[in-house]
This record gives sequence, C-alpha cells and structure tokens, in this order.
Amino acid sequence: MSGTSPALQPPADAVKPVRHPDAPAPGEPLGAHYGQCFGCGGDQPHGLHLVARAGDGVTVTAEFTVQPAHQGAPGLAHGGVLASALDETLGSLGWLLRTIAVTGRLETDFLLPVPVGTTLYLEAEVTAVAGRKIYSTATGRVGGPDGPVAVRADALFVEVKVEHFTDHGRPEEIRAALDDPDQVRRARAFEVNP
Ligand SMILES: CCCCCCCC(=O)SCCNC(=O)CCNC(=O)[C@H](O)C(C)(C)COP(=O)(O)OP(=O)(O)OC[C@H]1O[C@@H](n2cnc3c(N)ncnc32)[C@H](O)[C@@H]1OP(=O)(O)O
Repeated sequence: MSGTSPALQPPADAVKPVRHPDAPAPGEPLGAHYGQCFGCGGDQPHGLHLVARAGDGVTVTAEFTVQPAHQGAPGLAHGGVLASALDETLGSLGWLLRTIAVTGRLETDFLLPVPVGTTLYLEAEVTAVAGRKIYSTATGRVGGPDGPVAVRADALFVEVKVEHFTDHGRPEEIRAALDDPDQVRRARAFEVNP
C-alpha cells in the first residue's frame, strides 16, 4: 500500500518545475557534492557511493549497490539505508534546478526486501514547486532499470541559503571544507550547484 499524506500534496498555487538553463546535460554524471557525504562521498568508507546522472527535464537517475555494511537483517539492506539512497537521489535534483535545498519530509514505501549485493536503480523527479517548497518523488528498482519497484518515496525539500550549512554544521568540518584549496570542491560541499 502506498499513499501520500496531505503534507506532501502541492498547494493550488504550485507550478511545474523548470530545468535550469545551466543544468548538467542529460546523461552527465553529477559527481559527489562532498567527499564525506554518506550518500555520494567517495571518501566515506561505509557510505552508499551512490552515482547519479542528470536525466531529461527535472529528473535524475542513480545507482547504488548494497554492501555488507548496509545490512539490517542478515543479508538484507537496512530500511534506513534504502531511505538514505532515496533521499540522496532526491537531493541531487537540486543540480537540475540549481537550488540549494534540504529534506523537510520524506515518506517511504518499502515494497520488496533488498538483499546484500543488489544494485538499486533509482529515478527521481521534481513534480511541483511552490515558493521555497520543492515536491518530488523517487523509485528504486531491482534487477535492472525496468525491474520491479522495491522502494519508493515522496518528499518535500525546502530551499535554504548556504548559511543553513555554515551556521549549523560542526565547526571542524565547516572549517575543513571552507579551507579546501580546491575551489570547486569548496563550493560543492555546501551547494548542490555546479
Ligand atoms: C547539500 C545537500 C545534500 C543533500 C543530501 C540529501 C538531502 C538531506 O538529507 S538534507 C538533511 C536532512 N534535512 C535537514 O537536516 C533539514 C532540517 N530541517 C530544517 O532545517 C528546517 O526545518 C527547514 C529548513 C526544512 C524548514 O525550516 P524553515 O527554513 O524555517 O522554513 P519553514 O518556514 O518552517 O517552512 C517552509 C515551508 O515548508 C513547509 N515545511 C517545512 N518542513 C515541513 C515538513 N516536515 N512537512 C511539511 N511541510 C514542511 C512549511 O510548512 C512551510 O510552508 P509554507 O511556506 O506554506 O508556510
């Protein structure tokens, strides 16, 4: 069973999302926004190492393979890890809008158990925008990009300023990210923005 709560129904004044003219081209890898990110960071040993690509319109696709460190029950992915994969994929839609946004609400349906070693094929799309509120939906399929849906989610992301991160993050990590001599990495740590 799945159903979206009223909190995730776009209001009457919501508009269709607009792909930013400088959004990455369809098929272009989005890359990690921060090396230590649990979702996409290459320097995060127990992370998902999720790889996302821009799609058409305001969509992205992504893949992640469930590792032994991601188990809940023996040999099965932990539900929170699968929710993280959906959240990360939905979060990467910010690259298409060129908007910095964080998850306000994430509603998840777990439809099939997902064994360790499985690759989850994820797809996410922005469905509506109302002011700072960004409504989106995602699926994770198994067995291939057209396989059965194992997990799905609806989400509300809320646009924030970069100070959301710099004011609230632990000072050690903020300082390290701001001191990164690589200008692109420095910007990407906080902004889902090329
Ligand atoms: C760099 C990006 C990496 C991406 C990684 C993947 C994404 C993530 O996991 S981000 C991390 C997890 N998320 C967070 O830590 C966010 C924590 N929450 C917050 O900081 C705040 O609650 C925040 C920013 C969401 C909203 O606060 P604030 O900016 O004060 O806005 P606020 O006025 O409360 O809400 C704005 C609108 O959103 C709505 N809204 C906010 N939260 C929710 C919610 N949970 N459910 C429904 N609606 C909500 C409000 O009702 C309001 O609507 P309206 O404009 O119609 O009145």
